Amino acid sequence: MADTDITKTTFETTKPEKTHLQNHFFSPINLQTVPHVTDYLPNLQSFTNPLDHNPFYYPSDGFYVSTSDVILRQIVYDLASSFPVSDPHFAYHRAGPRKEIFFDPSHVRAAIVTCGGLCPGLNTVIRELVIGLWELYGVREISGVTAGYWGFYTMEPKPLDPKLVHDWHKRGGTLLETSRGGFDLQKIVDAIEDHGFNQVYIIGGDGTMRGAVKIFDEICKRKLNISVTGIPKTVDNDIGIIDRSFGFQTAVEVAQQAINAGHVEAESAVNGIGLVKLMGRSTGHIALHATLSSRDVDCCLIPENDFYLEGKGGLFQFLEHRLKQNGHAVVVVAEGAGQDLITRTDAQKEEKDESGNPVFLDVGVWLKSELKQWWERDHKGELFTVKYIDPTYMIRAVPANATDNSYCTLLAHSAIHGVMAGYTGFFSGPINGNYAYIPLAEVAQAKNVVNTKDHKWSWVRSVTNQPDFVKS
Ligand SMILES: Nc1ncnc2c1ncn2[C@@H]1O[C@H](COP(=O)(O)OP(=O)(O)O)[C@@H](O)[C@H]1O
Ligand SMILES: O=P(O)(O)OC[C@H]1O[C@](O)(COP(=O)(O)O)[C@@H](O)[C@@H]1O
Ligand SMILES: [Mg+2]
Repeated sequence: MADTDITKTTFETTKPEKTHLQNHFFSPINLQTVPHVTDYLPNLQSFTNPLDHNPFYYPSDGFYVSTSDVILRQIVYDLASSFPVSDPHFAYHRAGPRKEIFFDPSHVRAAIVTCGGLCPGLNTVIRELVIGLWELYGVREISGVTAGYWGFYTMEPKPLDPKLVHDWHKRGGTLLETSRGGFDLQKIVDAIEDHGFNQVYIIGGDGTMRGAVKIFDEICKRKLNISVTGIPKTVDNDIGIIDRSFGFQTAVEVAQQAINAGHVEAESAVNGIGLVKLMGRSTGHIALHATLSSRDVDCCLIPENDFYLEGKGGLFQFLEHRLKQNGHAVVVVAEGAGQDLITRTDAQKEEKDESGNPVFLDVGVWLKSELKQWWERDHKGELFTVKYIDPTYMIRAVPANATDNSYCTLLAHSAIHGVMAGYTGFFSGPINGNYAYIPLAEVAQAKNVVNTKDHKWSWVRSVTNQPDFVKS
């Protein structure tokens, strides 16, 4: 029996008396239900979890997670407020092993695929999926799909086993290869059927998850006994709901080296500017966190906060002041920042990559040229240097650091436990530090952008003292 009785959308917590301040806590909880293969195949047989007999994971009390075990999304409340706070009471099923599973391990044929751009930790997730399926559940048929969605219908899958993947966590990139574009729904689902895959682990970012929702919908439509799960990958940290995506911290760490180099170059010149461009197509999380960790940055430019160059409160005025004060300055710019300021043709404005993502002009090259023109115009004859550092791919093409490596393991194990329990169309990720199962459809819509009204952005501004770029 699937444990669907508890997964109804709302349930009331009971408490006889409510004080004014307690009102929020005893109103309905919106439990975000996770689809289950028995939703459309009600007669599926269930099995006892083989972890019952695992010598290393002997299930103690509380080892198995039940469906009433949930994680709240909103954990910060104003007890003095009588108004509902935004996003109140959303709850998600906690990730972890279930007592009852819906796949016989000896009949599992698992497929793993990586899609979109690189991210530190991709190989760790693949490795831990293979080893977790093999060691925890005794699955023996595990395949790697080559080069993203396109590979489903063009390439023969590669058999994977623990011996093959044992040192993959030490390597950057994805040994399965990846790609953008190539999403052909019917061909992908046909290929999944033809290969006999009944568990599909899709590692990717926001674009990949939108594709995964369509694959899941098509599998439901065809009533196939196949579970589909998504594992969040994006170096930009632009996926919503979860605390952060794997590889992000590693990327921020590597970005420090570029900022240090920019700082050294700037300090060693008269009126020196170190300009560092960091990844972040439509979100500035990497630039923001790299700025906060470095403390050598004088100005951080992100897509969420428009800026301007000339006049009062503009970048040039600010840098002029900093150069006078310190003799040098460091500017960090996210690749998606300032795109509206760069002159480009209509054709350039429309340009998209194979996945439909906008293609940007190089904000670093543009800014370097603007800075030089400004200095030449306003300070002719005075020494001035801009050293532009573009570590773009260097920050994502590295192996994961220790924190990201263990995060990848927990993500992989969460995904495996959920899939073995028969959940499908879901995504695993940490919410407030606890791993949860989130419906794929919900996560595919949720975007994580930098909130320039919150404390973190104020912190950046207090560290750098940069202008707010609001024209008065
Ligand atoms: N709306 C969509 N529907 C179906 N597939 C999509 C969609 N958006 C992107 N994809 C596919 O997902 C894969 C990865 O998307 P991409 O945007 O490149 O990277 P990411 O998943 O890291 O954001 C590509 O193969 C792309 O074709
Ligand atoms: O690999 P490409 O196509 O050059 O992509 C570069 C883009 O990939 C990213 O690193 C990550 O993007 P995704 O997470 O969407 O794959 C962006 O920061 C950057 O704009
Ligand atoms: Mg993306």
